[in-house]
Amino acid sequence: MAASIRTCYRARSTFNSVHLLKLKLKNDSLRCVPLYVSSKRDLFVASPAQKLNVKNGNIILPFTSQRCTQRSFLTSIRLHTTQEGVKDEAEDDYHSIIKDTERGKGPADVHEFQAETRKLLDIVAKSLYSEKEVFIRELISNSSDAIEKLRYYQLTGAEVGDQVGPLEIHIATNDDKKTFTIQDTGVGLTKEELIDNLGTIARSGSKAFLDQLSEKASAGDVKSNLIGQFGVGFYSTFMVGDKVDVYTKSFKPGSAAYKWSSDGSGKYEITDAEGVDRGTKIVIHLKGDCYQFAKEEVIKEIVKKYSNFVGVPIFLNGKRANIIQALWTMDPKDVTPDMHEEFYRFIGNVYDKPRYHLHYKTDAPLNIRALFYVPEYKPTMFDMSRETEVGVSLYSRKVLILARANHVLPKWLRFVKGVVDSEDIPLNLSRELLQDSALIRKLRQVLTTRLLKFFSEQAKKDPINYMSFYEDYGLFFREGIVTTGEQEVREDIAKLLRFESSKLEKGQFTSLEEYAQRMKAGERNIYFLSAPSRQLAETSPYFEALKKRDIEVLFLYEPYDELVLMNLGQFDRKNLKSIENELYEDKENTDTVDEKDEKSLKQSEAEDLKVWLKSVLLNKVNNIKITKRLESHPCVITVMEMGSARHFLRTTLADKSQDERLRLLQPTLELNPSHPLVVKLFQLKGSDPELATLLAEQLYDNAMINAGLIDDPRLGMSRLQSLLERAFAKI
Ligand SMILES: Nc1ncnc2c1ncn2[C@@H]1O[C@H](COP(=O)(O)OP(=O)(O)OP(=O)(O)O)[C@@H](O)[C@H]1O
Repeated sequence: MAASIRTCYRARSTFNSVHLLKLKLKNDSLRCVPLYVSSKRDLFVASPAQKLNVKNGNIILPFTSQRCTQRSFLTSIRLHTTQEGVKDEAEDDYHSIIKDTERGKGPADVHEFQAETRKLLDIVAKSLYSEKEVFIRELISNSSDAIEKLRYYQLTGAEVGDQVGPLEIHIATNDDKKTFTIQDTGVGLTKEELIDNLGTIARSGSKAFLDQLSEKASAGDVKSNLIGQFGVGFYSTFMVGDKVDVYTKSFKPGSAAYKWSSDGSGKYEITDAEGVDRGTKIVIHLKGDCYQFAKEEVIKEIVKKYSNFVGVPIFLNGKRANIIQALWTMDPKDVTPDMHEEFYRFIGNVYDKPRYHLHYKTDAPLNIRALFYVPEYKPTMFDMSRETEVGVSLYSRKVLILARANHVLPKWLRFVKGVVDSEDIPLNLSRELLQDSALIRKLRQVLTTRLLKFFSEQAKKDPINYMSFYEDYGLFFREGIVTTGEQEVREDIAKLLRFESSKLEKGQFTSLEEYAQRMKAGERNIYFLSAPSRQLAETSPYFEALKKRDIEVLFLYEPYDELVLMNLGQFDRKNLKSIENELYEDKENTDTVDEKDEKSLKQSEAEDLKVWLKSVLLNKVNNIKITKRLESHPCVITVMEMGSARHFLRTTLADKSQDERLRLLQPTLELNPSHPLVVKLFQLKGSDPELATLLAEQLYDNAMINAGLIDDPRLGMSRLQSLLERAFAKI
């Protein structure tokens, strides 16, 4: 869709250098908002059409650029629809360079294909490969290369012979003659180049194909698959054609034109030609079972599939066929938010907006042009699944190599959508090679590092926005940490994690890096505590036990966070340590009472109580100790590697009996000898052993619940009831 401009003139000037331009449109097809306006030299000089006043086929445009008053500027104004960057040709505007003027003349020069090429052609021609359409991708890619080369020569000041038309690729289908034609205005070929390039195999893909063939059994299906994997370039035309004519004229000044022709058997012929423009035209006379490639609708879909982002305009039967610009190759400052939005929707096949975009261009260590988006929407269960493919497509020189290229980013970054284009990637890289290629590994490493840096920058730039992203997508970071091998990368991902902390207000979040910066000199551990909520974390006996030491503790409210930090082990050469483990390993815990504390049991009483408790709790505890670290809590359970133990209980030990679980856990019960309940317990064990037993068991259960080692407290309900009954009976 496009709108044409009939006239364009300056409506009036206003204050503040705002100029109003009035565009009179040729048709009233302007309902296709949003629109962009551009001039030949400056792309996108005005904002989307929502702000434009469209009335009776006129648009009034506000411009702040002084240049817009110049006449040359006015005549160069163009309208674009947002998604497409389409010029202002009306839909029925026909533009084609394909004519029927080319003819061979004079005697034919017959050549034999090189032996290897013959072998290749023989296989290709007989191939049953089902996705024959790849020949279109190969031809478009060749044409696009030829045009890119010419553009390069023009830019570097080389002498270019015939200056024909714009740099374009044209495709024509002829359903009557059953032909497929592709023509470009690129560098073309000299006679020597025709012989060298179309008679022998220079192409890496074709070579690899042949190498693989000699290694593998020559079963038909193996061949077919290999064609798909490697792509056989120009020769793929013989999968669909029983005769191929190439008309070509090199860009080199004074070059003659030639016709190259072959039926794909052992020979090809070259004749002089006339009526040929600079560039190359290839006419494929289709085989009987490939007539579908003479149909416009079929080709349109294929071009869309493989070449929508080819930087060169592609026309199919006179109509523009690749409508999306290769945004990633543009200068980032020329790409407006609306263009990003449209592009994101197109590639992501979604309808929301991107919340972040990263436009990344580099030439070292690899050539990369990448455009990444993070969706605005919350990930669904489907997105979370590791079965979901990565949302990034891989291009080489704007030609699609693989949509949803799984190895270009690590699996955990599958929520990122976008495009990666690298000239260093050979066009024919197969899926299998993609997996093991050192090049792809390098690409993945560079891109991962860049994305991590980008997320870190976003966190600093706009923490509120980042937190909302983190809440939606943070789970992927945790997955990244546990599924990544290199500790350095794991720590880079960990920089993106956020937690509440004992040193910060509720609702304030901190990173591991910030925690490390606040650490006192000599301190080697970053402490954390897993608890369902802040309140439970702050009132936890473990937190209380370490409170006196005034250490900062990160609060982890999601059970998997604890596993992630345990798995990470270290951050910035500091140990990540659960405070439960710290407590378990605490050497200062001497198993003695504070003799000066009048409220406390005496050492001998405490020892007495320990013996009695052991007889009551039997193998529910492995050890009973006295602790001076608790204040408000009567007791606490410590277990070696509490976090792992909890996880173990929920998974491997889930169906084991309680006895078996406890035997494996080997819990230690630490008693607070100053706590009124513990003092009371000591007294009761003599005066009312039955009530004392109930109390002891309840205290034990409470400690286990606090430790997260008993998930369902309802199991202890009936005991709690009898305990209350007995306690109240005493009143
Ligand atoms: N449209 C074209 N214009 C100019 N030269 C072409 C064109 N098509 C093919 N050629 C020449 O023919 C050669 C062989 O093409 P083919 O598709 O078999 O392999 P290739 O494109 O070189 O392979 P690769 O993509 O792996 O580099 C090209 O390298 C190029 O020199």
